[in-house]
Amino acid sequence: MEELQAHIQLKKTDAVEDAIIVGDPARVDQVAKFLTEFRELKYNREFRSLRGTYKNKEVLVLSTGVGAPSAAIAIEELHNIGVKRIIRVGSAGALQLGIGLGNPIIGEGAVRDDGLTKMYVPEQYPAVPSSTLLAKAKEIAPEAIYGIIRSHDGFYMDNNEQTQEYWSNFGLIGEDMESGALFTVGRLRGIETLSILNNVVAYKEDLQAGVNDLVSGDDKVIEGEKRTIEIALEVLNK
Ligand SMILES: O=P(O)(O)O[C@H]1O[C@H](CO)[C@@H](O)[C@H]1O
Ligand SMILES: O=c1cc[nH]c(=O)[nH]1
Repeated sequence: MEELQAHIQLKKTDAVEDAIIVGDPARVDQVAKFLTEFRELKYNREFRSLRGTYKNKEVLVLSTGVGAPSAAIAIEELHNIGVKRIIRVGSAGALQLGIGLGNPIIGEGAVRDDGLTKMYVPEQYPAVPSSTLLAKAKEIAPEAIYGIIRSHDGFYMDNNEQTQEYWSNFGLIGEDMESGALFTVGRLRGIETLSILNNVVAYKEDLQAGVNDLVSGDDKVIEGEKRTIEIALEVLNK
């Protein structure tokens, strides 16, 4: 019998070339709303998967939980079963004033402010998405905010405000916790990657309140989530 990947519990025959990863297992349902003929695959730990069709193209959807370590596990195991392109549809906090709630933030590169990717490759190695997928996103979503993002490990740090201001001053546009790992591990494994993030926290606003807006269904944030899903699916179809 074909071997199952230890965490995502999927095998080669479950895979298609294109995958969307999300942090929250509940977001898998939001992606499914755009798909036809979808079927649930597995739900093990934070890794919930389904496979469905968007405009005649099959796509695998998988949640990865919070943070770089579980995202990297998912990326490695997707690679093992033959996935070639991975787009993250996540949430983020803005690092510049004027980026509204629900605005899509698309990373042109990520500051690797996480612990895990340093164990893969030295810090000087850049975390960059696929230039091909990025160019497609720019055609499909010219309204999105493009720039460098920061991926970090610590949601509740005492010095969050200072750290955000520090990176904001270098022109970074937003932050999440998994894009750096996706770009780095994806590049090392020969996978094309992209990260499309929904802004849930305006710059200088309360971090917890913003994430709660996503959970409780704030209109702008929910519309932003839909738009990020749509952009990802269109990029994979283009
Ligand atoms: O909404 P997701 O995709 O989980 O992304 C963001 O939300 C989580 C923190 O609340 C982190 O995983 C961060 O990267
Ligand atoms: O501000 C935020 C919001 C979501 N995720 C983050 O990492 N930061």
